[in-house]
Amino acid sequence: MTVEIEDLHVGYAGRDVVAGVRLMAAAGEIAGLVGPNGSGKSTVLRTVYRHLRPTAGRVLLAGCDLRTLTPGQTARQVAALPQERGSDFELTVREVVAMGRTPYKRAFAGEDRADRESVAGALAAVGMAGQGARRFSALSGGERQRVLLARAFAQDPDVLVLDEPTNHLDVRHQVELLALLRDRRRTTLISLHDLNAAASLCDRLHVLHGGRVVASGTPREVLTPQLLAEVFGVRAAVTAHPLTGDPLIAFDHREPLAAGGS
Ligand SMILES: Nc1ncnc2c1ncn2[C@@H]1O[C@H](COP(=O)(O)OP(=O)(O)OP(=O)(O)O)[C@@H](O)[C@H]1O
Repeated sequence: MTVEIEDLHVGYAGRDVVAGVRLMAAAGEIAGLVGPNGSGKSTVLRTVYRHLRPTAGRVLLAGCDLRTLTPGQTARQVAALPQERGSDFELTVREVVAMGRTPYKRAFAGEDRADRESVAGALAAVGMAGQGARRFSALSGGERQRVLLARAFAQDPDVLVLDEPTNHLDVRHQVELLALLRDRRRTTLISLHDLNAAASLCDRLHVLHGGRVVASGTPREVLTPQLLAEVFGVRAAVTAHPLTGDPLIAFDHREPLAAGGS
């Protein structure tokens, strides 16, 4: 399912922080949103999972304006791993993941076999099989992140919207998560701070800066030393990863560039 974002304006308390964003994810494409803190990545993603309403512009799913879909229709098509966390704390891990099945249930209907298989499969996929009885509140940050990802998978969406899903994950679990997203390929919009992870995972990157898209293209096209200097204000060399051939950014961690410098 394609996702098209057309001339999006959206913000908070009457002030647009995203102005004129236009981007597209083709069916099955993994589209990465990268950019400095406050550049508008979460705000764009919140609009796609309908946490925020655009002040202008549109989000189209398979050509259909999101605003014409009911909440139930949206939930069967779009699953999100948001930055804001709900109040799921008294629930068990299994109950949290089972919430992903809600869009497929009639009111008060119990779980059927397909639901149970879907929940078990999603827990296994994130390495949390056998942990379903644990209380969500008793998990570490990384374990919670994986359970919430399992909930998104249990929702069996056409479109995945993931806001910084590698937050809190150790490097092994980061690698597993990226592999999982490649294996279970859906149309995916994902924000990532780790530009090397983004370069390895994403088919296309969209760079946000000040609420606008300032570059779009393949990771190789987009992640140039010049862009990293102009947008992120850091000095970096871009080489090829010796194991994978993906673009590999080596940052100069000793000092930032002077503001606006390159
Ligand atoms: N709930 C909110 N209320 C008011 N302003 C907000 C809210 N959330 C974000 N903003 C503002 O909107 C702008 C864009 O924020 P957003 O969270 O979309 O950026 P981001 O690129 O996801 O940042 P980060 O990398 O820090 O997560 C920022 O100036 C931020 O302060």
